[in-house]
Amino acid sequence: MGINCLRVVPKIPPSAKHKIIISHSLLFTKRSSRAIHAAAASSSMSYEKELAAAKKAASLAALLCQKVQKALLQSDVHSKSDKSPVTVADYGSQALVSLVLERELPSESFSLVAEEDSGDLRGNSGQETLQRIRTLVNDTLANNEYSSVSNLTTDDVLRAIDNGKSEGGSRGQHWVLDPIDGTKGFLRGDQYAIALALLDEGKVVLGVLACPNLTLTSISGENQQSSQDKVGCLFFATVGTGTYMQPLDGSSLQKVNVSATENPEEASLFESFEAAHSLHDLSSTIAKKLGVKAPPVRIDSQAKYGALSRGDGEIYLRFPHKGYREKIWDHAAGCIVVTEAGGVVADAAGNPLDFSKGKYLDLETGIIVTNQKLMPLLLKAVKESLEEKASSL
Ligand SMILES: Nc1ncnc2c1ncn2[C@@H]1O[C@H](COP(=O)(O)O)[C@@H](OP(=O)(O)O)[C@H]1O
Ligand SMILES: [Mg+2]
Ligand SMILES: [Mg+2]
Ligand SMILES: [Mg+2]
Repeated sequence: MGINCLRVVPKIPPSAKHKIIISHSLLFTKRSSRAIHAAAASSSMSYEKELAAAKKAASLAALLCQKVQKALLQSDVHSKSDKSPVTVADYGSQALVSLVLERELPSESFSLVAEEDSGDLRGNSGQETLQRIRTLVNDTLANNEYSSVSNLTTDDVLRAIDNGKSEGGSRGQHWVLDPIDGTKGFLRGDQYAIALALLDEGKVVLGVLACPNLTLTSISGENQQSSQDKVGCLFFATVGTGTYMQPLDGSSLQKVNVSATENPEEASLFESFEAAHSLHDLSSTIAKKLGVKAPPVRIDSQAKYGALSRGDGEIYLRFPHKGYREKIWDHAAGCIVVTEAGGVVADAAGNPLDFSKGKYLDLETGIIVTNQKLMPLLLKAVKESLEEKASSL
């Protein structure tokens, strides 16, 4: 499939970017959350207060990220030892989520498994960046209901970031955070997500995905994206209660479901924008076997899971290059958002993902996501494609 026939979710036009306003009311409104809270209360373990805290934390982090993305300067980009870009927003988002969760759930024993750590900020070369993160975090807190805790020192910020050092595992509760998933998309002005999940005894029981640049309307093929489209989606799910989406400004709430499409020819397929993150050729082979007609939609971050949960597309394929180990924070929130919306998330052998083994997902070859009807066909196409690939080596 030629590169020119790919559909790529467009950059957010400047006019739309400036319309990204999250009202104060989002973070603290009770109005629109009543329905989900009522639904959640009927399940055996409701996670009601954890969900409210997670939504506040992710929404506040989204505000911080939007501020940075608007003013993105080259000097905001740093290189971690693994050479992936990390920005003041990644650190700021992680510090904010950590602080809000601790404050909102004070009596709980607190464990957070998060992507970033403060190592690079502690030396002399990190001091300027650290000050910028501190200012960002304090400003974001001061402009919201946390003005009483908006005088954080750099040590407070470092401590909040390093709260994320937990290893997770199969016992007790652990929060799992990707403070900015899709950092490369974030730097390009494209899609990214703040992805927060809760593990309880090794299972994902709650997930929140804030997708500040995702349009509220579908990104599916029939819909022409325009600069007038409102952006900023918050997806959330708790186990047994379904998946909901609301605008990041909190103005409405809607239950979402994955697509009911049974015919693979009508399916739309999502994959990473970055070819380094997933084997596009392999996806293309699988799509051909299935008879998928539409070109793949390349989009950064767990926004793919969010878009799939509301039926914008039917299939998400992720086949990392050899040797790459998937981390739990790249999939935990997205996984429950899709499964509670009626979808299936599996490895290439059809096994469910196991989040109980610490920071890494031990899995077979890749991650595949679709609805229940299409999964058997998809698994068959994946198996055949992988066998062909192996025999051609
Ligand atoms: N070589 C690689 N193969 C697969 N995934 C990779 C990768 N290098 C980085 N990633 C992960 O891919 C994530 C982004 O996924 P996507 O391609 O769907 O946008 C990154 O999350 P971060 O941006 O949080 O670091 C990172 O964890
Ligand atoms: Mg990263
Ligand atoms: Mg990530
Ligand atoms: Mg990240």
